[in-house]
Amino acid sequence: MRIAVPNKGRLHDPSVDLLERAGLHIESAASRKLYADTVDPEVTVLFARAADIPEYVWDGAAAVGITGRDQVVESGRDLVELVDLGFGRCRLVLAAPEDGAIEAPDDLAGGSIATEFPRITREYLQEHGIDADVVEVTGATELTPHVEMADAIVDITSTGTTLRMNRLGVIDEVLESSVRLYAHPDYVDDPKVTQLVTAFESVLDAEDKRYVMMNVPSEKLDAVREVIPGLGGPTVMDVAGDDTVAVHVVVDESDVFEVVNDLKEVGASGILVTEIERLVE
Ligand SMILES: Nc1ncnc2c1ncn2[C@@H]1O[C@H](COP(=O)(O)OP(=O)(O)OP(=O)(O)O)[C@@H](O)[C@H]1O
Ligand SMILES: O=P(O)(O)OC[C@H]1O[C@H](OP(=O)(O)OP(=O)(O)O)[C@H](O)[C@@H]1O
Ligand SMILES: [Mg+2]
Repeated sequence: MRIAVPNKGRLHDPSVDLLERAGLHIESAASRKLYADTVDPEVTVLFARAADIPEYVWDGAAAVGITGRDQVVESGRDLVELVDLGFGRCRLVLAAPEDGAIEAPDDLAGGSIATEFPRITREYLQEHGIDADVVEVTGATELTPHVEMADAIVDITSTGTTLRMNRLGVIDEVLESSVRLYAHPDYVDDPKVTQLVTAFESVLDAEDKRYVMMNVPSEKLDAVREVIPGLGGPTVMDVAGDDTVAVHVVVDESDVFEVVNDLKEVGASGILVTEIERLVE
């Protein structure tokens, strides 16, 4: 099975990192290489531009691909979304110069919009019944209203810094995006694809969990059980030659501070908190 992964740009590193954490170590990937093997002999990584990945998957060159939802919607390809991988969160917005004539989408009638996302922009205009020209650019979209190339833009924003720097204000939100795992419809039920989905989900599930280990005097075990909101209850092990048990439990990261304090108070000691790489339920 081939999996298409962004070859550069901001999505490359987090995508490779996720594959690593999922246990699919990439082997012998020299930079600028188009293919790489993984520890699984049946899985090959194919590196491509984020914008081209929907096409690679649609063509069947890769069974699945990792890319932004914005790219998949723009491609018009009917790929199947399998897992939201949670990074690359951004919004595609309609924006126009602050203090300019465009204050609402309808003000664009007869005007023009510059964008790297012509298909999404045309669909947006059609849905809103606005007749405006779409000017296709391949970058630095935020500049175009200031050189009279367009009246407004449809572009990506996340922190809002680029829009602010270019004195552009958001008129409307067009689309929300994040990076997701997409499959060709024919590969959705492929056993390897299912394994990959499970592996990714296990990494994402583990991200906000911590593994807590501690020693507990046997007579305090009931009190300890009461303060841990355990995932299916704690694992309790006898410590040889001692009236102490070792207790292991998975706890939500957001509860760790409170739980550790409570555990200490009811008599646990040697409390150890560690991250979890994967959690397969
Ligand atoms: N500022 C941002 N914040 C969050 N996600 C973003 C941002 N900009 C882009 N993305 C996401 O990343 C995807 C690819 O954008 P990126 O700019 O990294 O790729 P690229 O344009 O191929 O690379 P480069 O800009 O280096 O040429 C976008 O389609 C979008 O899903
Ligand atoms: O809201 P912000 O946090 O400022 O992010 C938005 C900017 O990020 C992206 O550009 P990128 O950095 O990828 O540069 P590029 O135009 O060269 O692709 C996008 O095209 C916006 O310009
Ligand atoms: Mg970019």
